[in-house]
Order: sequence, then C-alpha cells, then structure tokens
Amino acid sequence: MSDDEFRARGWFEETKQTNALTHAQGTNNMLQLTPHAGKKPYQSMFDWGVYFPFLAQCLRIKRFEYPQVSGAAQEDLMIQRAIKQAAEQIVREQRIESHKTYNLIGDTSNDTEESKKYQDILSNQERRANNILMNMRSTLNHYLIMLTSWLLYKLLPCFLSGVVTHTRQIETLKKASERAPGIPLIFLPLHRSHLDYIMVTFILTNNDIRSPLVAAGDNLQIPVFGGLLRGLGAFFIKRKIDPVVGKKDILYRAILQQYIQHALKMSHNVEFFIEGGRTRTGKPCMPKGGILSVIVNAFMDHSIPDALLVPVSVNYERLVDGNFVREQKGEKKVPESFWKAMAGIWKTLHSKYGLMRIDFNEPYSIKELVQSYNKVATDVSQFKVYKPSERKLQHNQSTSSLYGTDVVCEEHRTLIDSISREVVYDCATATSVMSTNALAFLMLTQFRKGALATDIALALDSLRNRLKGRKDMAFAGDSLHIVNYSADLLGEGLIMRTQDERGQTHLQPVQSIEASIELSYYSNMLTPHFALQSVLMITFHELLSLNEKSIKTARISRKNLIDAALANCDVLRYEFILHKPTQILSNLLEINLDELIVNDLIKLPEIREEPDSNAESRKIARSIAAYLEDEDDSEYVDYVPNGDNQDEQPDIFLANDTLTEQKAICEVLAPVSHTYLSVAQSLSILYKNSMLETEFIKFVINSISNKVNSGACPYAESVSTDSVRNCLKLLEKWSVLEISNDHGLRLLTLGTLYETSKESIKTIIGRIAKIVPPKTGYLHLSA
Ligand SMILES: CCCCCCCCCCCCCCCC(=O)SCCNC(=O)CCNC(=O)[C@H](O)C(C)(C)COP(=O)(O)OP(=O)(O)OC[C@H]1O[C@@H](n2cnc3c(N)ncnc32)[C@H](O)[C@@H]1OP(=O)(O)O
Repeated sequence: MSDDEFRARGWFEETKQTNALTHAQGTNNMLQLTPHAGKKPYQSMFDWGVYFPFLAQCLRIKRFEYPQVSGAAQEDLMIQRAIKQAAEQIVREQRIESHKTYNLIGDTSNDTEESKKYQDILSNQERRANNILMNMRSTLNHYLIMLTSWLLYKLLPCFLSGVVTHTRQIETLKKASERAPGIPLIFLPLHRSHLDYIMVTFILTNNDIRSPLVAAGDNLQIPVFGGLLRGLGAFFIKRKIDPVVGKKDILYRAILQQYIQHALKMSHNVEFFIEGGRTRTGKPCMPKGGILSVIVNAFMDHSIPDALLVPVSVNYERLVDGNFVREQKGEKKVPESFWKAMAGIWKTLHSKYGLMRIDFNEPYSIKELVQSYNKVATDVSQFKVYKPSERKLQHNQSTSSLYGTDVVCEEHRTLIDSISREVVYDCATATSVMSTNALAFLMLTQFRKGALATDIALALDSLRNRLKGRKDMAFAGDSLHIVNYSADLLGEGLIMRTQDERGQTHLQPVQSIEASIELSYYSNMLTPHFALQSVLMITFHELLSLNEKSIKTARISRKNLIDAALANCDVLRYEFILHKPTQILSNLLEINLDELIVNDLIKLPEIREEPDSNAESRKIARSIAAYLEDEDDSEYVDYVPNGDNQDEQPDIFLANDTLTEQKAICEVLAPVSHTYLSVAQSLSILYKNSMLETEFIKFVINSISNKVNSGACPYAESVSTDSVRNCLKLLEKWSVLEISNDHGLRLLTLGTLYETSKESIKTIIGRIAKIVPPKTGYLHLSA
C-alpha cells in the first residue's frame, strides 16, 4: 500500500512503546488507533477530533444501513409451509397416541371437530413461529454500536495492554467488501473468550467495515445483557436444535435457515463460532455444520452469488473469562446469569490480562472453495464431485441443510464437513503464539520438575527458532525477559518462582490438578502444531521397543513407521484435526518425519559416499522449503520421499545424542494418551453392564485423578472431560461402544463383539496403548 493510500484510509502508524513484548512490524494496537481522528500529519489544528480522538472516532465511523431481517422472514413462504408441516406432524403424533385411524388432514372425511382441532394447532404453530422469530431477531443499531465503541476505547485499556491487529489484513477485508458490496463476509473465529465477538465488531466498526450479525447461544439471553447484545448484532439460536432426540424441530429449523438466508440476501455480514462454543482445553474443537450448511446452501441454490469466508484467529496472553478447570474435572458448568456477568466484568476490570491478538486471515470465496474441492474430486477419482444439481431424491428429511426439502445429499454434507474442518485447521494454524503459550508449553514438555529461568530462556530461544517462518509469534525481544514477563502474567497459582542461594530464579509448574489443567490450556495452543511429530516420535520409540537392539543399531524402516503412525493418527481423529481435507495425511507425516530428521531427532544411515548423503539432505531440505514456501500448493503435490521407489527407502535410526529432545516431543501428546488409555482400561466396568454416559465419565475422571495422586500418571492435566468425551466418540466409531439416547439420557453399552469377550477389550487397550510413550526403552535413558 502506498503512503497516500495509507493516509487516505486515515491510518498512521502510532509511535510504539519500546517494550520487548510489543507487537511485530505491520501491526497496530487497536486501543490506540483512531483512523478518523487524533493527531495526524496534515490534520487541521481546528479539528476538534485532534483533542478528543476517541469521541470523534466513534462519531465519525461509517454509517451503514442495518435492515431488520425478522420482517422479511415473517413473510417467507418456506416458513409458512413449515408451520403447516409442523401442525400436521402434531396431528399425526396425536393420532398415533390415541390409536385412532382417520384420514389425512384436509380429507373430506374429516369431521368439523377434527378440522377445528387442526385449526387450533395451526394457530398455535403460527404463534410459536412468531415467538421463535422475535426471540431470534437481532436489532443491530448503528448508534448503540457507536456508544459501545467509545466505552470500549475507555474500558479496554484498564485490563488489556493492547489489542494487536494486522494493518494489511484489515486492508484486505476492506478492499474485499468494497470491491464486491453485495457479497457478504462470513467471519468465523475460533472461540476462546466472550471478548472475541466484542473485539471483532469493535475492530470492524472502527475500520469502516459493516458490523456482522452474530449467532449467539440462547443461554446468553440474560436480563439487560441479552437486549444489549441483540442491539449490537446478536441473533439468538438454540444451542441444541432438536430438544427431543430423534425428532426434528422442523419449524425451528425452517426459521433459523430462512432468517440467515434473508440476512445474507440483505447483504448483512454474518459471524458465528464454528466450534459451537469456547474451547475448554485450548485446542480447537471439532466444528459444527448447521449454520455453515445454510450459508453454503444459499450459494448452491443461487440465493446469493457468493460469500467470503474469513477465518479469524484470536488469542490472549491471559484468558479474560477465567478458566475451565471445573468443567475439565467433570463438574457442571455454572449457567450464565446477570450477576455472574456483572461479577465477571468487575473482576476483569481489576486484573491485568496482557495482550490480545486478533488475525483476520485471507478470505476465501465459497465459490472458489467448492471449485477447488471439485478439482480434488476429479483428480482423486474416489472422491465425489460436489454439485447441487446431482442431488439424489430420497424419502427422508433434509440432510443438505437445516431444513427444507426431502432431499438427501451426502456429497453436500461431506462438502460442509470439509469446509468447516478446513476453516478450523486454518484458524488454528494462523493463531499467533503468545508469550504465555510458549512458556506453558516449555514447562509441560521439558521442565515439569522446574528449572532455572536462564535454562528456560535458552529452550525458548530454540523453540522460537523451530517456529520461525511457521507460526506467527506475538512477542519479540530477549527470551529471559519474556520468560519472567509471562510467568508474572500466568501468576503464582500456575508457576512457582523461587530464588536459589546464588540469587538465580527458578521456575516450576505448580503441582496440582487444577494448576496443571489451567497451564495445559495455554500450552495446548502449540499442541496441534507438534501433534504429528509427536505421533511419529511415540510410534518410533514404540516400534523400537518391540525389537530392542543396542542403542547404536536401533532402527526401523521408514515405511513401517509411517504405516504405524497413520494407524495411531486414527486414534486421535476426534482430538485433533491433523490435516486439511485436501491434504493427504501420509504426505504430511513424511514431511514431519523429514523435519525430525533435519532436527537430528531421528537419524538416517551414515552413507560413506558424501555426494549421495548430501543429495539426500538436499532433497529433504528442498521438500521442507517447498512446503513452507507454499503450503497451499503442497497439499496437491504427491510428495514421495527418498526417490520414487518406496522399496529403496533407507532405514531410520535412533539418534542417541538427542534423547532429551525426543522425550520432549513425546511429552506433547503424553497427557492425552494417558486419558485415552484410562478410558480404554475403564471399559471393563461396562462388561455385561450398561451405564449412563455421565456416570462413566465421572468414573474415568476419578480413576485418572487417583492415578495422578498416587503418582501412577505423571500428567495431572490428563484429567480432562473433553478428551474423555472425544475418546468415547472414537470408541463409538469403532463399534466398541453403543450409545443409545433415551430422552436426553445417553446410555453406554459395549458393542456386541466386546460384550461377549473380555479379550477383545484387551485388544482395544493394546491399540490405544500404542499412542502412549513406552514405559521402558530408550526414552528413559534421557531421564
Ligand atoms: C463496537 C461494539 C462491539 C460490541 C459487540 C458485541 C457483539 C454482539 C454479539 C454477541 C454474540 C454472542 C456470541 C456468543 C457465542 C456463542 O454463543 S457460540 C454458540 C452458538 N453458536 C454456534 O453454535 C454456532 C455453530 N453451531 C452450529 O452451526 C450448530 O450446528 C447449531 C446450528 C447450533 C445446531 O447444533 P446441534 O443441535 O448440535 O446440531 P448439529 O449436529 O450441528 O446439526 C444440526 C443440523 O444441521 C445440519 N448440518 C449439520 N452438519 C451438517 C453438514 N456437515 N452438512 C449439512 N448439514 C449439516 C443438519 O441439518 C443437522 O441436522 P441432521 O440432519 O443431522 O438431523
């Protein structure tokens, strides 16, 4: 962007404080940025905005029209049809209930009483539709946004040292919205805190981008705040769309679908949290497809020409709204309430949370995305091509979107799944690493027993080197300073700081289940980045331990390692999104294996002929460089390591001089592996015995807590209800468990094969044990 263009936008880089932790080049602190006012070059001295920049900024933000969506939706023919359908469904149910046999509604054989009854049901459904719409509607208002924006300029600096945004990312968004004014922007943030949506709207508004309508769970419809959120853009949705399991709430689905469709047609920008809620573990959650399906449907049905999906990555040095320790320990979530919200705001205003970082990633058009999936589908013949015209008619309810027709289109469902996974993957990859993430990660993977601050700083240096060019770091400067700064932010409750007799600072994670769960929340931001390397490293040591050799000759074949790692990745399918749908997992494993080799964590055979060995190293370096330079392109390239002939792959060896580093990589997944192992070991309690899912989860969490207390499990953060749930999903997928749902009560039973033989449970334990770093073997030489 040229200087003039920059000025025309009203943006001037404010002088940044010279703080080692300030944000990187090209970024701005949104709390100090007032594009429409403040002291700028060429600004008239008589402009009052120079002296009252925040007030002037809020009064001068671009005014957009925010037409009400509820009016248009009320008239919608689809909703009228759904009202009738819902009424007919009730009549049908009543008929079954009373065991009467009469003809369909509208049939001439109906007597007057029945038709009056039907009319009553119909008007009830009409009233219900109206209530749903009134409860759902947003009343987005420009003046309320202006006022809130000014308040935020005043309040945010009380507890945040900065809100860092990337100037060019915002410029890209602005250009995108100006270039195609009728194309809605769909903001898709990963959800970490209640501050997320406030900041997204705040940043967009103050940069003259239309504020979005935001899908809010109806648990936030609390006195005062509910109305306020509605006026600021919230439209309220049920978190669970069908209250009765197995019975679709067709009226609700139709209204939600049409509300969103009308909003898009009216060119509203839309925002929703694709994970369906805040992450409790710090790792991204598996995405939900309901709202995305409506948006993609709107494009496929030509209701809108296109939409731009904007993955948004948000991260905090310290999480503003507390922690999720209670929930991870299996205790119930405290419901949202007016007083809880007030107490939260009070506490927040009196604490320090450091920096917040928000990245608006490259928008992608749904049109292009669908085309790119089609390209993959044609390239790889076993994938189907996603085309709306190719839908197959079946007799079931819709599965192409929330509501509608009796059309089932599995290709469409897969398409939505793929897009949503891609969004989550991209958001997670683009999330900047905060200082606290880096420190927590080092403490839990390398310094569980504590270490000198200077040693941790050295490890931070090397972590920063490894992440260079791969992950954006939201901090800069001297590592020792960063270690002390982030230990301060995390607080004494998580990191214990002591001075030794020589005056050196010693840091150690606080040894309690609660502290470990909270610390792992911060550390888990980096876990997905190292997950594949960790799988490879654990698998490598597991395979080595099977045919123990002398430390100098310990080796396995590359192909065996990749095959076994692929099987281990399958165990983690509900815990991590390990690859984009367009990427081939084995290729990513190969690339990660090469990275382990380049970092000397796994060795190649020593080849005496220099040129060949150099050629091999060059090849590895080239493949990694290509991957880094153009990650997007690499996903379509079938990378074949070590030459075209797979059979000629060299063996890979244990690198006996980097065992400590290898152990640290294994530690990345060790806590979650222990959780999964405990779930598998607990399956025996279900032998010839069904159990409520909640009871079973409690049982597993208790057993992990006992193991932690007795020292049998060294990872206190293995106490994680979310991971237990993910493991249950996996076991259901493997048919080890059957989960039946009786009026919302989920009952667990062993699958037929496992119900009859205890041996088969042992097989499952054995399969899951493969992702646990081996108890004996070479890793222990590093202790
Ligand atoms: C300057 C000033 C600033 C101030 C500024 C303030 C800003 C003021 C804003 C406040 C804003 C607050 C924001 C709070 C933040 C939250 O409250 S986050 C929680 C609420 N948001 C979300 O959950 C969004 C994402 N969730 C979804 O999309 C979920 O799918 C839904 C719609 C909630 C439904 O969830 P569910 O009941 O669990 O059902 P789910 O299994 O997902 O599927 C439902 C249906 O969707 C469809 N579907 C699902 N997956 C697919 C698929 N892959 N393909 C096709 N169809 C699919 C199907 O029809 C499916 O039904 P079935 O055919 O399976 O029976």
